[in-house]
Order: sequence, then C-alpha cells, then structure tokens
Amino acid sequence: MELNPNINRTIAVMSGKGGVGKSSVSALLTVEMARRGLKVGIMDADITGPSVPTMFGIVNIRPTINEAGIFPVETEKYKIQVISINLLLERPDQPVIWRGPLLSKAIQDFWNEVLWSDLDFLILDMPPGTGDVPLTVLQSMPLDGAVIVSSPQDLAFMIVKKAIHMVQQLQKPVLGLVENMSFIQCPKCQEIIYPFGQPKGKDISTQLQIPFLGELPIDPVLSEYCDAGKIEEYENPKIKNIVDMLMVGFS
Ligand SMILES: Nc1ncnc2c1ncn2[C@@H]1O[C@H](COP(=O)(O)OP(=O)(O)OP(=O)(O)O)[C@@H](O)[C@H]1O
Repeated sequence: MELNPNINRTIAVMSGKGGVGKSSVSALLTVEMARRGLKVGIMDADITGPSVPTMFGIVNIRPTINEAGIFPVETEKYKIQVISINLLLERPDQPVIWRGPLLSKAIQDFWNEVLWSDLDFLILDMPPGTGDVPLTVLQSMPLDGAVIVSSPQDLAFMIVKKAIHMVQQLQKPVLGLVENMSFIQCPKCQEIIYPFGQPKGKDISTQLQIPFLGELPIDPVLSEYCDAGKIEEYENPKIKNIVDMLMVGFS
C-alpha cells in the first residue's frame, strides 16, 4: 500500500491476546491526542469484532459514500475520524463471516478508499492474534510502528510476546508496551490491589528492549463509559503519561 498524503503517522495498537484492552487503549490514545489539538483518526481493523463505534457512541450514523470514496464518520466531541465495518453493516449485530483474504481486503479498502482528511495520526485498532489482518498491516502498510497492549498475567505476556516478535520480524518499530488492568484502587480506602499479581510490564519491556509506555488501572468507570459510548468524556492522568511517552518517539 502506498503512502497516503492525508495521513502523517500511522500506529497499530496490537496484542496477540484477546480482551486485554486494545480497543479501549486505541480509543483513549486518539482522545488524548485530540485533546492536545492533533487531528486524529481511528480505523477499526478488528473486522470480525468491531467495537470502536460503540465506544464513541456512534449509532445509526452511516458514512457518506460517493464516487470519490468513503467519508469517515466524525465523533461528536473531538471530531475524531472513525471507520469501522460496523458503520457499513445494516445491523450492528450482523456477523462478518469472511475468510482471511477478504478481511485483509477490507483493511486495504479502509486505507485506500476512505477519505481521511489531514490526519496527524491514524490509530489502527487491530484484531487479536497474529493472523491475516496483522500480517497485511505489518507487511504492506506504511506503518510508523506498533503499540503493544498486555494485561499483567503471565499467560497474557506469553502470547503478547508473540505479537512483539511478529512486529520485529517484519521489521517495524515497536513503539512501546502499555500494561492495561495493572491494578485497581479501592474507592473507599485508596489501597492499591493487584488482582493479577504484581505488574511486570516494565521488567518485560526492559528484557525485550522496548519502551515501556505505562500502566492503566482497572477502572469500572472506563468500562461503563465504553459501554455508554462516552469514551470522549473519560479522564485519567495515566493515559496522559502514556501519550507523553509515545510522543517522545515522534519528537
Ligand atoms: N482498564 C480497564 N478497566 C476496566 N475495564 C476495561 C479496561 N480495559 C478494558 N476494559 C473493558 O474490557 C473489555 C474488553 O476491552 P477491549 O474491547 O478494549 O479489549 P480488546 O483487547 O480490544 O478485545 P478484543 O480482543 O475482543 O478485540 C471492554 O468491555 C472494556 O470496556
């Protein structure tokens, strides 16, 4: 795929493991970047499990399509440009039962046919695993690098390391690791609890010689806001630190 003159930087958010918070982290990165005055877009590359429109409260809105291409839908508050297969389906619960080549083709179309407008950053919310879609993105997209998301369990890290090695084998930069669901703070006594054991993201990043971008807590408010389509309202200083760290690589 060719460089797109309307997109300055492209970052894939990935993890070999499912359910660790890729979509949440992708959305939070775009929101924080938009708060800083950057023009951002998010491509929901998770074709079979798309969740981005729901998080941003985009319901019953369809992209405008004309002979020039597909116009991404803009979010209400920060005008983040969004494209997702769910914006193109008749019903959001309609399954997409496609084999790998078709999934890859959809990603290529999202890159080539969507009329992204002057983006500083395009964030790709990737599907779990190391299958066709991550391969297409890593092999053929002009990617600036990948942000890796993990949760603190050993099992999660074992699988997440596969994604890190995939990125490295395909000679794309690993921009850093985010450890999601690292801890929970008791709302009554403020004690920090580690339900999945002590955080290990920092040590694993050092071992693998990749930047550690930071930790995010388990926060029921985040989950509630994702479900309610209010992710643009969510605030957490931890996400600011993560974006600060990420931006170091682009300064
Ligand atoms: N830090 C967190 N605190 C509380 N809930 C969270 C947190 N991170 C993610 N969640 C919740 O966990 C669920 C899974 O998160 P998300 O969809 O971001 O994961 P994913 O890795 O993209 O999943 P998939 O592998 O299915 O694409 C969502 O309901 C989300 O709201």
